[in-house]
Amino acid sequence: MEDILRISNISKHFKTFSLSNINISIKENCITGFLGKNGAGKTTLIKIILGLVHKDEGNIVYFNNPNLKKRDIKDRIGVVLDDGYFYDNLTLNQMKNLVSSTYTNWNEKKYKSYIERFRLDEKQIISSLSKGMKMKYALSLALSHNADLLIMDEPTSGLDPEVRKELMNILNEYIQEDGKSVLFSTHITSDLEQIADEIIIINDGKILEQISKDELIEEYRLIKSNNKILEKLNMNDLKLVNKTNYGFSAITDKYEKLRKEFPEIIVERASLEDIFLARTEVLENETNI
Ligand SMILES: Nc1ncnc2c1ncn2[C@@H]1O[C@H](COP(=O)(O)OP(=O)(O)OP(=O)(O)O)[C@@H](O)[C@H]1O
Repeated sequence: MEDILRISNISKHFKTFSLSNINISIKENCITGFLGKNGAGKTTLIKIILGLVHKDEGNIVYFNNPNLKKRDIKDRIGVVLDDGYFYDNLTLNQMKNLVSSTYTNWNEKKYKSYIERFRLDEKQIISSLSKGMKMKYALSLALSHNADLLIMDEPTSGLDPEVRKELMNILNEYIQEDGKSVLFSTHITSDLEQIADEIIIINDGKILEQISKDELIEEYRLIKSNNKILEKLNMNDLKLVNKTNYGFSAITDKYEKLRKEFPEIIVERASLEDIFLARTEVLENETNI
């Protein structure tokens, strides 16, 4: 599988926040989930990829071609940003005319099919769109110029489950076509759990890991048992311990060892959310030392 984007040693320093030495890659025909808490640096890195924020150091190779011109890069990336980049007082049609003129391969037929599918009214003023409609409109534009990489920054935040499901279906359709990839930033893990092939976790401006989703899910388990068992366990083996009067639950990557030592422990699949929290909890504990 080819890298559609290769990011090497990227750093960016703001007064109170730094992105440090970022090394990641986005693979072809892959949905990559970019996961991080509020303020972790997701939007900053996405804006660096899009050339909207200047990096201090590092290098990005787009579409496996270090000599690609800015114009070609722009043509091949579809963008859905959460803060929007639309003129609020224009109609959908007027804004589309502005956007479409900036792309070489604008596909009006495709755009119309998305507008129809999303039941959007082209005469409507952008400022009167709901959050979900705005995302659908942004997606219609992003998918109508033959882009090979779709970059979405927090596309699902504030959307109801039905719209989120619709988005997941569209991303699944998009990725079926050869050579297409998606980078999808969010702190809503349930969306990624369904759809992502690869997960990148960012924490406090540093990449914690890039790993296949299935591998990450396989690494951890949720364990449950009574508090007498908990007393016998090594707390270093456990993350996100939740103790009540009746028993405890915890996340662990030592589940095989624990299962052998304490066969009465219940071992279940861990959710991506718990794993994400456990992974970032480890880091916070380490930085507190
Ligand atoms: N232009 C800027 N000048 C100074 N600091 C900035 C600037 N842009 C972003 N930051 C800081 O960088 C940090 C990371 O912000 P960023 O928006 O990248 O995080 P995020 O992971 O996208 O968060 P969220 O999930 O809340 O959107 C924040 O502390 C933010 O205040």
